[in-house]
Amino acid sequence: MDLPLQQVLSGILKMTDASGLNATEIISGILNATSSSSNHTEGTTLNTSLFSGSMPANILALFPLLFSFGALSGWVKIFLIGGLVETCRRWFGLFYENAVDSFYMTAVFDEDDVSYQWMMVWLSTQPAWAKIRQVQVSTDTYGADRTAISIDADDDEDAVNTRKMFYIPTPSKTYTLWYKGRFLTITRSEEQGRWGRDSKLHLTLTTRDPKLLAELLKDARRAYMVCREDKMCIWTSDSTNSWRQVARRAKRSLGSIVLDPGVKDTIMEDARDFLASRKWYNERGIPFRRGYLLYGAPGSGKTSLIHSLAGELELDVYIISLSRIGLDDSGLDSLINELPERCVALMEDIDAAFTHGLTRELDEDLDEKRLGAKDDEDSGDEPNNKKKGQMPVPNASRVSLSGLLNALDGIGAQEGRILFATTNKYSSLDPALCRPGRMDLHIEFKLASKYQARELFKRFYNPNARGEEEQEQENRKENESMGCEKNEEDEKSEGDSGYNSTNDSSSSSSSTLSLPSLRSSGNVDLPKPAVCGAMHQHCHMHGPKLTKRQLERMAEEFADAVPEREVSMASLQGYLMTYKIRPEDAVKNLGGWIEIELREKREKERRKEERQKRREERRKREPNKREEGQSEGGLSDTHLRNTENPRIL
Ligand SMILES: Nc1ncnc2c1ncn2[C@@H]1O[C@H](COP(=O)(O)OP(=O)(O)OP(=O)(O)O)[C@@H](O)[C@H]1O
Repeated sequence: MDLPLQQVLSGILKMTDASGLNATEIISGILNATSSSSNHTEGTTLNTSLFSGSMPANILALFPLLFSFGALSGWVKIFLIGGLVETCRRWFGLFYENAVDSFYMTAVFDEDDVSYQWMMVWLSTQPAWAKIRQVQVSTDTYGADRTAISIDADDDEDAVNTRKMFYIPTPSKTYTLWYKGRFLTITRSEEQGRWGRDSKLHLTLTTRDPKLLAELLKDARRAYMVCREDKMCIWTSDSTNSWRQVARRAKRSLGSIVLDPGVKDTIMEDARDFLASRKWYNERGIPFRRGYLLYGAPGSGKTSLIHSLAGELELDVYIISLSRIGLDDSGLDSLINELPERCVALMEDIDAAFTHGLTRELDEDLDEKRLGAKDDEDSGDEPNNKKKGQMPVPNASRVSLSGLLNALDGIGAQEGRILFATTNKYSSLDPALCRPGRMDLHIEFKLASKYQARELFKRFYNPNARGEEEQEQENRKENESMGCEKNEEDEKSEGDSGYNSTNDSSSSSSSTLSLPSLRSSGNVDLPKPAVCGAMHQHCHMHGPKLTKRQLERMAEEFADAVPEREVSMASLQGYLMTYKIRPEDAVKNLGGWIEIELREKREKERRKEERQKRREERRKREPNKREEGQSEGGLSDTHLRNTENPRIL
C-alpha cells in the first residue's frame, strides 16, 4: 500500500474512534476494493485504485460512513476549522492591505483623460526624470511641447524640421521619484482595449494625507498649462465617436483679425461675460450654454476669429464635423455630451451637412457637372463627362436636423460650452436652428471694407503694430488711469514699422529703412496664385523698415484702391502674400489685380445667374420633380428674420 492510502485510512480510524463506529470493517472494505488493482500496479494512488475496474460495489460501502451521523460531525468539524482558518487568513490579508494602504495614496490616470497628459508633462519637469536609464521613445507630445524629456532639447534646428522625440515611461516598469519629501512610484501599463491599446499611469505616493495627492495634481496641471500657454489644442471626433486631440496650434492674436470696429470686442466681451456667469444662469434655471452663429462671405475671417477667440479665452476647440462619414444622430448626441465643461465647440459650414454632406466647392462642382450633363442632354450633344455629370451625390452625413437640434439643447447637452457655427448660406438655415438658446448671437461677416483693407496692410507689413481700434482703446485706458496725454517720445517709439524687425533693441525706436534684399523692377507682372509657392523662399529675407508715416501713407493708398465690399479679406491677404517684402509694389500693382478680381467675380456671378435661370426653366418643364440636392432634413427657406429675437450684428 502506498503512503497516501495509509494516511487516508489512519485518518478514517481516528474519526471513527471518536464516533464509535467499526472502523476495521470499513478499512477492510476499502482494502478489498483496492487489492485487485494494487496487486498488479505498485504505487497506484488511492484515486486510481478506488475508481478503476470492478470496484463500484465496494466503494458503495463508503457512503454509509460518509452519511452516518458520527462521520458527519467529523466533516462538520473539518469544515468549521477550515472555514475559521480561511476567514482568519482573509481578515489578516485585508488588515495587512489596509495597514499598508494607510501609508500610501494611489491614483490611476487613463490615457484618454487630460490628467494623463498633466502627469506626463509634470514628469518631464522632474530633475530625477533626466537621469532615468530605461525609457520608451515616442514622438507623441501629449498635448504639450515637452512630455517626459525632449531628446531634441539642445538641437532646435533639427527639431524644427523633423518630429520631436520624447522619453516616456516604459510599460510595466516602475519608476521611483520624490515629491515634497515623499516617496513616489509611477508605473505605466498598456492593455489591449476595445479600440486598441489603452495606456494607464499608476501612481503611488507614500503619505496618509490626501491633500498631498491633490497638491501633486495641481502642480501637474500647472506644469501642463505653463507648457502649452501659447498653444491651443484642437480636438476632433474619431470613427468611434470619441474625442481625439489632433493638433496643437500657436494661438493667433485677436489683433491679427481685422474686422469692422467693435465687432471683435462685442463677441469677446459677450463670451467672457458668459463664462463668468454660471451662477447667474443656475439661479434662473437657464441652461448654461451660449451659441454664436457667424455667417457671411467666404474668406472673411469667421474661422480665424473663432480660433483666435478660443486662444484668448484659453479654451480648446472641439470640431464637430456634421458631414463626417458614419456620424448619425446618436453619435452626435454622445459627442456633444462628452464635451468638456469649458470649451469651444465648432461646427463649420453648418448648412453643408443638410444639403449634400459635402464641401461647398464640391457641391458647386457637382452642380455644375450635373447641369453641364443635363444641358448637353437637352441640346442633344453627347456629354463629355456624362458619367461624372450623373454621378450620384454621396450623402455621407446621417445627421438629421432634429437630431442636431436635440443634441444642441437636449437634456444631456453639455453645460458651460460655447458653440460657434459658421455658414455662408444664412438664409438657408432652419429658423429652429438659429433661435436664441441655440444661436444667441448672429454676426455677419462681409467682404472687405476700406477700413479693413487699410488695417490689414498695416498688420501685414508691421505685425507688431497695434490696430487703430486697439490703439484707441489703449489710449483711452491710459488717459483714464494717468489722466495725461501721450508724449511725443512715445509716439516716436512706435515709429518703427517693426516689419521683419531684428532683435536689435535700437531698431525698435529707429525709423530708418533697411535695404530690401529683393527689390521689384517697378513694373512687375501680377503674380498668379501659382507663383506664391516660389515667393515663399524669400519670406525669411528682410524687407524695408517703414516709418509709421510711410506705412500709414501706403496703407491709405492701398485702401483707396480697394473697392468697398467687393473682395474678400482672404484674397487681399493672398495678394499681399505675393509682395511679402515689397509693400510699395503691393500698392502700385493693386489696381490691376483688383480689375482682374472684379472681372472674374462678374463672370462667376453671370455663370451663376445662368445656372439659376436654367434651373428655373427646368423646374417649369418638370414641375413635380424635386430639386436635386435638396436634403431630406428639409431645410426651410424661411428667412431668419421670422425667428424670435436673435441678436444680429
Ligand atoms: N478679417 C480678417 N482679418 C485678417 N485675416 C483674415 C480676415 N479674413 C480672412 N482672413 C485670412 O484669410 C484666410 C481665410 O480666413 P477664414 O478661414 O477665417 O475665413 P472664413 O470666413 O472662415 O472662410 P470660409 O467661410 O470659407 O470658411 C485666413 O488665413 C485669414 O488669415
